[in-house]
Amino acid sequence: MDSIDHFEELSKAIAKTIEEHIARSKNSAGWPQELKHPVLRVDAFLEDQGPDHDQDTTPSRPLQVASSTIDLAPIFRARSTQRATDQEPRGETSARSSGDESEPGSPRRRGVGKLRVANTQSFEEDVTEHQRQIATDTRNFPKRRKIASDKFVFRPSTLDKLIIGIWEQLHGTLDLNPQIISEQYNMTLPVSSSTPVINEDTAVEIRGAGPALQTDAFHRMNTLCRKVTQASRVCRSIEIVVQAKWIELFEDKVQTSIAAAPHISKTKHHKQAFVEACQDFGWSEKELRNKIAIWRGYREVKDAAGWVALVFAGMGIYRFCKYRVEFTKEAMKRLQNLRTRFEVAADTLQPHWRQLLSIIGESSRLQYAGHPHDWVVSEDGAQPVLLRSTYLEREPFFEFEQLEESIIDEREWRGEDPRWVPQSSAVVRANGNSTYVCAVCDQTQSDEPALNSCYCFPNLFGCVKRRPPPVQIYRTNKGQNNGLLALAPFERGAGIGEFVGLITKGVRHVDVMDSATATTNYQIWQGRQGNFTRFINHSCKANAQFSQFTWLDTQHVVLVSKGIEAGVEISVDYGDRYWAGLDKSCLCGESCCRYRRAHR
Ligand SMILES: C[S@@+](CC[C@H](N)C(=O)[O-])C[C@H]1O[C@@H](n2cnc3c(N)ncnc32)[C@H](O)[C@@H]1O
Repeated sequence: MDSIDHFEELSKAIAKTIEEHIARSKNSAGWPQELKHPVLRVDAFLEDQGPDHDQDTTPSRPLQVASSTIDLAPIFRARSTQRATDQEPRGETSARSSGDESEPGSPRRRGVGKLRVANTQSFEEDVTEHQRQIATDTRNFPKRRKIASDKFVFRPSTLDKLIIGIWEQLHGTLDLNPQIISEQYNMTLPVSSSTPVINEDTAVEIRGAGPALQTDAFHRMNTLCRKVTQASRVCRSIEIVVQAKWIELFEDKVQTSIAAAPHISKTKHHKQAFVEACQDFGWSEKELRNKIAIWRGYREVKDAAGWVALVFAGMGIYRFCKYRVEFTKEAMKRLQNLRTRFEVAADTLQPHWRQLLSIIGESSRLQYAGHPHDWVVSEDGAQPVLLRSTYLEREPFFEFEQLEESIIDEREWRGEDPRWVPQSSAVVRANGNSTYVCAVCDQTQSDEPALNSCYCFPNLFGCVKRRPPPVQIYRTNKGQNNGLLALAPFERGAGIGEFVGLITKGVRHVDVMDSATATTNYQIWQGRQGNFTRFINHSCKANAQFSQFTWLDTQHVVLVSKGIEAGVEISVDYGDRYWAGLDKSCLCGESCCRYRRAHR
């Protein structure tokens, strides 16, 4: 408590003295005037210089004793107004001064964060210090909102629904490992084959029992329910696969008998095989005919999008095949183009899935190993390629390690995490009486499910096990090399993922994320390590943004959707600071593009 008070007192005293000094001093002419919101950051450290500071000894770790950010904007503004009044002939407005975005005579536009609309002047400025530095959006997160029903709303077709359903199953938590079925069998029958896991008597007993026993029963039931659900999903996948395979064998059989007896009509051969099947199934002809109509659909989907589509289609495929409204050439072409993309996701996220195919004698060998984002796919169905290979031409030694969480650059931060943002409640917490409070929703944050009440980004923070979101790295056709595709829709305000990489500082002239707490500037560099957020391109009409979010007193940068449809590229606005003075032209292709070279 004491040390925090001292820290704050000293910080305040230093800030006050410096502020007074700058206000008094007339000598700020050499300071850069192009800063949009100048602040002076002062950090004070206490350290041991040792008896002989010339000697090459390892210094002891410095202790930070004060930190303050002094807002220079009012002083700069006052001085530039003064200068403008001194220099401008009477009658001209100061709105023309450098850095002002408004047209002469128009009201001043108040920019917010990096999303300020730049005029060509500010784009041309050479601020090489900041080139290629992406910043977070300082505005609030995009808010979830309902779409007004009287307006035109995009309604997914049954094909869209089928495809989205497959992507969601692929990225979902259901494990399609056939072993689950045998595990389930062992689990329900160990005591005696007639004893159910929970019978009515036990349930009554448990209701009267203490909380510990009840919790145990609840936990067991959760596990049982999960396993049964998974087992039945596995069975459903096997069912569809087997039915599609049956159609293949049925048609083979008809062809073989036609070849053996060509003098008999094709219809007759067909009928013979059909009747034989009815006998084996024990079904009426009508029953089998109705079923075959749907099974044929499964087989056509399999021919286009592969077995993978059947395994992960879930319930949606039944509807798709029953009504057959979208069994068009275009639809089948679309499915064909998705085949290898589905396989990349399935092999990397659910590597057991091919074992299901052994039941119909298909190969169960995986084709795509590693992390789902180690692969770059194409929208035109071309063979996926390894991520590394897409950079070798420009960077022969390119390597990229997929990270779950950011790592701290020890050389720069010596064991500190610059993202630490102690709240005032941290003081009380030190006494063991307080909790972490979310700055956005004001609710308690905790990794313990029972204690957590903050659901700002429920898929990213808390007790959840993060899973790769439904996105793929793909080859763009606009000349930006790779980009990121949304496979399923992301509603406005949803967190897609965290921008993770190496937490460092001092990186210049390469793409890097600039971020800062109230006291410390830091950078997140994804040059060699990171996650899928590394592959997000800029668009002047972005459908996502990077925002800061604090979880358990540590700042994170989160990719937040502004409302993204399935199948579109995910983009963010890198901002003026990134593009200023950069010898590159924006290829976003939007009519509102602000950084196209032809504009200059
Ligand atoms: C963070 S990376 C994005 C992924 C990148 N396209 C790749 O293949 O690695 C940023 C780089 O992508 C390219 N880029 C992104 N958006 C762009 C745009 N709108 N126009 C031109 N190049 C862009 C630039 O080369 C930029 O340095």
